[in-house]
Parts: sequence; structure tokens; C-alpha cells
Amino acid sequence: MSDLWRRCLERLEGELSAEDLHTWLMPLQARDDMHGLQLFAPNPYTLDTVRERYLPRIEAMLEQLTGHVLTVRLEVGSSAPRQVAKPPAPVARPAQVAEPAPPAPTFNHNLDPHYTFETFVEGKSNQLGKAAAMQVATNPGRAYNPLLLYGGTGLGKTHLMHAAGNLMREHNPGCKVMYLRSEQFVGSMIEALRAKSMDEFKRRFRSVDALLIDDIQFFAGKDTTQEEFFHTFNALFESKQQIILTCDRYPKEVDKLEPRLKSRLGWGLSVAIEPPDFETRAAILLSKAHDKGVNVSESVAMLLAKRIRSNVRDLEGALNTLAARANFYGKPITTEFAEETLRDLLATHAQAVTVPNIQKTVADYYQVRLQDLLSKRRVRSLARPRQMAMSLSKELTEHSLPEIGDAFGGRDHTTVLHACRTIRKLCETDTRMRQDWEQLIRILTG
Ligand SMILES: Nc1ncnc2c1ncn2[C@@H]1O[C@H](COP(=O)(O)OP(=O)(O)OP(=O)(O)O)[C@@H](O)[C@H]1O
Repeated sequence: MSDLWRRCLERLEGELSAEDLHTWLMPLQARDDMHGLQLFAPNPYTLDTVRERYLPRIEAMLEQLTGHVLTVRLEVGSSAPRQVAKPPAPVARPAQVAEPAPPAPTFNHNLDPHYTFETFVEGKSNQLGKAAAMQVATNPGRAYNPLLLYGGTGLGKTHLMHAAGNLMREHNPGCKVMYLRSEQFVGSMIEALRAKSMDEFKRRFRSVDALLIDDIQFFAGKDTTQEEFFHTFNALFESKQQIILTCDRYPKEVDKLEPRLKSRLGWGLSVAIEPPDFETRAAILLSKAHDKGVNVSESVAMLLAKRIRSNVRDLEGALNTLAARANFYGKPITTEFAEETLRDLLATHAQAVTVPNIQKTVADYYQVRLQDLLSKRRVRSLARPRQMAMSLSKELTEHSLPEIGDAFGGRDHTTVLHACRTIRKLCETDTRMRQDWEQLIRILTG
């Protein structure tokens, strides 16, 4: 076992439960080299879980142990050195042939090869983001600079960012693409300040062809980092090097982000990534299941897509749990098996959104009084919000049309049906209405 990994595990022992440690971290094999630490998971489920739940903690611990920001690469496999074919017997070389140049030091892109455009499922919620990322990848530094992808957690921003980086490298293998999370940028800068090596830090970040920084909301309130990033941004922008950023909300809404930085971020293209609709969620699930070699029927995918609306990461987590349990018990993944295995998880998602919660959220959103929303008054300023609330209740809860009608002051089920149809139609033709719908779904599903 790598000595560094052993020390990291010893430290983590004090923080994690024995069960978590033995289930997820002990089965990993490790190899460290000059580029960082490589961890090998025995299967894709372990890999996904480690990446989602433990990776940031592992990275922080490694930084504590070594005093450097280390790249942790995760893959399925084993740390045993690969069998290398025996080299052929040396052939006598004519004296005048020059020795081959020593290999250039490898550049650490930090890109996840699994996140590509091929593995990204397109739907209405993300098609603009995907198209923009593809444009940037095929025409770096010129199409949109910077490209900023923003939206809630687990909706595919990081995936698209890596996909753009991977495609840039596919078109131009020599292209230096550097991906890092904003915490890593901050960590590197603190380390450079400590080691008085800021010149090297500046050179490192300004010498890339494309700089990809994830979750820049993390820069908020960190003035020195913002200052440094501002200059890096300017240098890259001026020499037409591509910048791709992600943020968990529209950057202008991030408090404690300097106005001059906010203004720079708006120079290129900012695209919102919205929560996927039902059909896209089901398609993503089927695609993920296929990639992981898990046999999932359409009815199971539809069950999960219907009940888990929060984000794709939660959907994927549910799929991983199902796959692991089915594997363990040697059972096929039927809808009954899925209902039984994920009972608690599905209940949590069902509880999260209730009709009263929707009514209150919609009333607050449109700034009308809750009692007016539930009243019989038909003025337009109340009718639309009421229809919106009814339609959201149908979309986000398991209640029937009559039950929803009852919850809205004893209305008939045909009124609810009419509301759902009206809102659906309006969302197709009226941008404002569609934005309201998406924003409310975001608020309600966290
Ligand atoms: N449209 C999609 N097609 C395929 N996979 C997707 C899609 N959207 C999201 N995913 C998957 O969902 C998981 C979470 O996505 P990702 O990490 O890109 O989210 P994010 O928006 O960057 O979230 P955060 O802001 O929390 O970092 C990833 O495994 C990603 O592959």
C-alpha cells in the first residue's frame, strides 16, 4: 500500500465510522507518483461513492499531510503494475543517429475521461449548455470567452466542463487544458504564498490553453484569491486562452464577489443548466445503467425518475444503491425490488414537497396572500398563480386531481386538469412563464 495513502487512512479513521471506512475506503488500492495519488476502486459503485462522499475530505487530508495540493485520480482497477511486453533485443544503432529527446514532463489535465459529450444526455434543460460547451471545445478562445455554466447542484455542469476539456484534447492532443475545483485554486495560491513562489503560481495558471474552474461561488469573500484570479482571468482573456467556469447560481447573485470580477464573468456567455424534466431524468438513468452494465428496465427508470426530481446526482446514487443490493442478493432489479430497496429514500423525496409547501412557496413567489390563493376569487393576478400551484402539485406530488382540488378550497378535479393544461401550454409559448415554472421547481426541490 502507498505510504501516503496509509497515513491518510490512519487520519481518516478518527473521523469516519468503522463501517464507512471498511465499506468504501479500505477496499481501495493506491499508488502515488510525482503527479499525485491514484486510487483504484474494485467496482464502479465504490468509485462513484468515494468520488461523491469522500474525495474532498481525502484531498484536504492529503494537503494537510504533504503541504501540497495533490491531484487524486480515481479509476476502477488495481494498483498492480500492468504487465509490460518484453522489449525487443536492442538493434545496433548507427553512430550518427541522435538519442531520442527525453520525454516532455507530463501535464496534469485533471480531466475525467468518463465525462464526455457522448455520455451526456441532452434534454430541454441542458441543450443550450451542451451546445455552448461543444462550440467552445471546437473553437477555444474564440466562440465564447468565458463560458459560464450555472445552476443547482448535481445537474451536470462539471460533466459538461470536463466534456469540453476532453473534446479540446481530442481535437488537439497537445492542448493544455487544466481543470480544477475552486478550492484547489485557493489551496494552490495559499501554498504559493506560504512558499513565496507566486511567480511560479502565476506562470502555471497563465501558461495553459484552457483553464476550467469549477464552483467559483467558493471565491466569495476571499479577497486575495479574487484579486489573483482577476489578473489570471485578464491574462488568459487577452491572449485568447479559453476560460470555462461553473457557479451554483447566476454570478451576479453571489454575495461578496467583487463587482469588477462579476462584470468580467459577463463578458462571454452565461448559460443556466436547469433541472431535467421527467423524460430526460429517465433517459439519463437508462444511460447511466447501461454505462455501468446494470440491467434496469424502463419501468424502473420511470419509477425513479418520477419520484426523485431533485438532481441527477441523487438519481445516480439511487441507481448505485439498487445495483449494489441487486448484486449482493443476486436478484433482478424489478419495480418491486426498487420500491422495497429504496423505500426510505423515496419516502424522503416524497416528503420533501407537499401541497401546502407548494401553495406557500407560490404565494411568496408571486407576492400574493396564501388565503387569496386558496380563495374563490377569479381575478387574473390570483388565477395564474393558483393554476401554477395546482400544476406544480400535480407535477411534484403523488396526489390525485381530486385530492389537489380539495386542497385548493374544494375545487373540482376538472379545474385542476384545466390548470395543468393551461400552464403546460403557456410554458411552451411564454418565456416568462417557463422561467417562473423552472425557478419554482428549483426552489421546491432544493
Ligand atoms: N444530462 C446528463 N447526462 C448524463 N449524466 C448527467 C447529466 N446531468 C448530470 N449527470 C451526472 O450527474 C452527476 C452529477 O453531475 P455534475 O457533477 O456534473 O453536477 P454539477 O452540476 O457540477 O453539480 P455541483 O454544482 O454539485 O458540482 C454526474 O455523475 C454526471 O455525470
